[in-house]
Amino acid sequence: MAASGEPAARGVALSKAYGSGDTAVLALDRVDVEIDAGRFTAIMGPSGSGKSTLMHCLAGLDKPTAGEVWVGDTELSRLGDKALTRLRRDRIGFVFQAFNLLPTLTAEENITLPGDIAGRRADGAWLAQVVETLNLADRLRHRPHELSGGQQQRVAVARALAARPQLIFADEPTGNLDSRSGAEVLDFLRRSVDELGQTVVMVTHDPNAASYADLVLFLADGRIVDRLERPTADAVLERMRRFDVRGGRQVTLPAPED
Ligand SMILES: Nc1ncnc2c1ncn2[C@@H]1O[C@H](COP(=O)(O)OP(=O)(O)OP(=O)(O)O)[C@@H](O)[C@H]1O
Repeated sequence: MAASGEPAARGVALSKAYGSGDTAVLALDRVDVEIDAGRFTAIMGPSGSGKSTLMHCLAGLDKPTAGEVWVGDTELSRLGDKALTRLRRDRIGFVFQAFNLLPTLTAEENITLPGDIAGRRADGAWLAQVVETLNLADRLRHRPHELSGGQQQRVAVARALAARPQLIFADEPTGNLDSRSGAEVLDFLRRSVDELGQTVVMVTHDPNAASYADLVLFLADGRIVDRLERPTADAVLERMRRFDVRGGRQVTLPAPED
């Protein structure tokens, strides 16, 4: 885990261009960002603002066109493919909108599968703590189809936590869930930060989901245009109203009078 004070991840002057010439899209435009260790950071912004691109670059799933990505004290562009794969496997956990569980395996087998594939010895005490925190103890022998959507996503969160990664990236983790199950998963992500000391970065469209975070970063047109500490859903909504995107151009609206 990163030493206190050192960011868990960092982007320095990150740019990402797709295509070239007239059709080129600048998905990220010289973004500087620090992800604090032991905190829950949400990334919000209009569709196409660069949220997924930023997350994928920070997680080493995509390469920036310019700039640097640091995970702890490792700069990713200096790593070869093998080392990058190993870093993703050992130091980063992922939770996606689709739970991506294997249907023929039990919840427990799904949770331990990445470690088994990597030939890693499971840390039994840690796993027990993760399972307890996520309230999955009585569901471990169930297969995914015997679990609710919220329970399946909690299994996916447990799988991401199992290797005790330095960072967890969650891309719209509640996108497929009803509001009650969504709240449950967000509550557990929050607890993984508070009780297990994890670092979580979550992309979301939902102001209520963002309110579980310690910090919200707002993206528009490939730039970080605002940040909000200790967000409430209302405050997030109010900030989002200020950023409206028309025809790819960001229009900053005046704050509402009230
Ligand atoms: N593989 C790609 N090839 C070309 N353009 C891309 C590619 N991936 C993303 N883009 C473009 O980059 C910009 C940022 O996309 P990105 O997916 O990061 O936005 P987002 O904020 O995550 O959007 P959403 O909320 O809709 O998922 C968009 O204009 C998108 O069309």
